[in-house]
Amino acid sequence: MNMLTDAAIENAMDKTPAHEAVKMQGSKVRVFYGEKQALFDVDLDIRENQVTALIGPSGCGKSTFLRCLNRMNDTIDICRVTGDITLDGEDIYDPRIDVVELRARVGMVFQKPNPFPKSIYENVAYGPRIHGLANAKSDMDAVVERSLQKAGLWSEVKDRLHEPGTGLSGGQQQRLCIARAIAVSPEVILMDEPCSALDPIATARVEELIDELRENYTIVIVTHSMQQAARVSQRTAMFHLGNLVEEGPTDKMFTNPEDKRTQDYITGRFG
Ligand SMILES: Nc1ncnc2c1ncn2[C@@H]1O[C@H](COP(=O)(O)OP(=O)(O)OP(=O)(O)O)[C@@H](O)[C@H]1O
Repeated sequence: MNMLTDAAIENAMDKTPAHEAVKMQGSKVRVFYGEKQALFDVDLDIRENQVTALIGPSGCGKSTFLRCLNRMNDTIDICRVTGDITLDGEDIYDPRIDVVELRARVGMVFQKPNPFPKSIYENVAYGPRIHGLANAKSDMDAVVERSLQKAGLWSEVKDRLHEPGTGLSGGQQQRLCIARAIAVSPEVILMDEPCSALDPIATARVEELIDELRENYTIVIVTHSMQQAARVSQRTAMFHLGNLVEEGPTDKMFTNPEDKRTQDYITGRFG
């Protein structure tokens, strides 16, 4: 069921880039929900302008780790994070960090498309407005157009910008959410199973988009689909029971993993 096609592996192998600057770094990251520990001393580098896929069986801590990267876990009362996480070398858990600003730099796209109950235009304009990034109407129009262009949605919505975002198809809504994330010029985009609610055609469109976006952004994606990890990512990190089992170039992880748990997972023996 999780077997990879040769084409998917070849595709991953073609895309391993030479440049390896570290954008975000997690060291000894532990996460607790009340008494229960969900992550154990995770050390993981997120490389700039690459797509890093987080994989592993359900409940292994992928989403928990993803949420650490923009402090979304702060919104969960019982959640406690220890260890260090940096963005461009700066500690994102430093009390002096403005979390709203951090989340503009490290944006997030969720599993289920969640446009605001507003127009397509307003969905994209909301972030730049609250961050004061575009004040004049013409500037805002330009930001909205550019963001929708980058999300590959402009041609489909340019004549209906003032219609509700919730009236779009699921795949279009997810690209609208990506446009909304892009509109505040993030450096990193976190995606938590962004295609799980989409049909295969909409999934393919979002996967193509992810590949285009990595030119300008660093992307971390949680996925249950091994094929998707192989198609879109350059690096893959395998989690199991709250531990990072191994991390490496996606082609190596799928053809020659070091850990038996990775081997078992990618060949569909568990998970
Ligand atoms: N808000 C929460 N409160 C309490 N426990 C939580 C919470 N969120 C996650 N957990 C627990 O932390 C562990 C890791 O969960 P997490 O959602 O990060 O795993 P995951 O690998 O993303 O799973 P899935 O693939 O099913 O989404 C699980 O045992 C889960 O039950």
